[in-house]
Amino acid sequence: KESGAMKFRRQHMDPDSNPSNNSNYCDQMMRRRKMTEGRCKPVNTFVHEPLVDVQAICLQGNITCKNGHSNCHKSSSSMHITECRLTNGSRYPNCAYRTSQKEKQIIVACEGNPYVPVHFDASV
Ligand SMILES: Nc1ncnc2c1ncn2[C@@H]1O[C@H](C(=O)NS(=O)(=O)C[C@H]2[C@@H](O)[C@H](n3ccc(=O)[nH]c3=O)O[C@@H]2CO)[C@@H](O)[C@H]1O
Repeated sequence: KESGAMKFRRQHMDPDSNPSNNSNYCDQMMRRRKMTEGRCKPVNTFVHEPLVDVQAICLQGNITCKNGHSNCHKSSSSMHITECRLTNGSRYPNCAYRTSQKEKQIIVACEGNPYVPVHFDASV
């Protein structure tokens, strides 16, 4: 069974690539990381930073998550991310995404022992 930490890494970590606005990046990655099975996941962010730097976000102060829980944490600095957003014309199983490169602070929820990211809440 996939743990929350493993799911976070599968869905949101891509430290080794800098998509340099490769317009196919999201189409390829959303499929490769299995977020287009059964339905097209509407929004997904990939983080292009070392895993240890994203794990370190959990050491930041607690803030409130979108779901009201207080186990969220915001990165102290901006991070290189790629936002994938489903296009209006997209029809399952052909999930078509817009690829947007950004540098923003990210907010993640952390859980467990070790206390690591299990959910991507937002970028700000
Ligand atoms: N506090 C918590 N503590 C612990 N766990 C918590 C907590 N909260 C949720 N989970 C769990 O996480 C799981 C999960 O998949 N939540 S999810 O909201 O659908 C994820 C969003 C995110 O993947 C994506 N998105 C969104 C915006 C953006 O900029 N970038 C971007 O990528 O869209 C998704 C939908 O918004 C679920 O099992 C839920 O129980």
